[in-house]
Amino acid sequence: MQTPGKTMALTLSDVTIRLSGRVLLSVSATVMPGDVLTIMGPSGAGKSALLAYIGGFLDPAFVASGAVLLGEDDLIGLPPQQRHTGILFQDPLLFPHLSVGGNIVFAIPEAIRGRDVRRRLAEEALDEVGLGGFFDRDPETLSGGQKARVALQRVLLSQPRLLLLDEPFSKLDMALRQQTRELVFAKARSAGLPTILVTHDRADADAAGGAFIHIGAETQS
Ligand SMILES: Nc1ncnc2c1ncn2[C@@H]1O[C@H](COP(=O)(O)OP(=O)(O)OP(=O)(O)O)[C@@H](O)[C@H]1O
Repeated sequence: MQTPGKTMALTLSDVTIRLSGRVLLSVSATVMPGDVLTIMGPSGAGKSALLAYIGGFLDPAFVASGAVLLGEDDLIGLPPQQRHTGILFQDPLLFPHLSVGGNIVFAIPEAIRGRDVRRRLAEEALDEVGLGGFFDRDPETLSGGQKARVALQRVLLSQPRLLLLDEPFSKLDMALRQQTRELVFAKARSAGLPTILVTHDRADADAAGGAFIHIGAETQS
């Protein structure tokens, strides 16, 4: 499965996030297509807020500035749905009122028409991650690792241009964690998606194999 269209680098240019007048973080970095930038830092350092700024869903309690360039386009100023950001959270957040397959079909862009075509794409995506035959299952009956794989395929089929990962492996046990992160990074690489990973686990950063930023919570303005 490939993301159509040209893949582009993601550049954070002087991205600064403040809360109650205090600078939480200030970051500049470039992530090449298919590379993973890992961000670590203490709890409360603003890591999730940074991803929310990039994705366009930052709580108004924060004040943020700086450019987020995909290629040469600044995403800031675009509404979230036009940023084409794929996001995976700690909790896979599958819709409980839809089947496993329905969760994936839901994310396929409307431009891809035809009920059968959409269903086939979802079935292929499930097959690809060892969940062939799971289309009609209730998401609540899946294990954590299975939910994580459904969430990943759902995000990839939404045709994102970048991936934001907010501790998506932290609830998985060690073996599943390794397996799932290898899958996510391999997918990001093959789709050429610039990816930002927020994690507390140095092993995640090592597995990601890309650049690494440690942000602190000490900076004052
Ligand atoms: N809606 C909000 N209004 C006010 N303060 C908030 C809001 N959301 C988060 N905060 C505060 O902003 C700071 C940064 O939060 P954020 O969730 O980005 O940190 P984090 O680095 O992702 O932490 P963790 O590693 O614990 O997930 C924290 O001090 C948090 O309490």
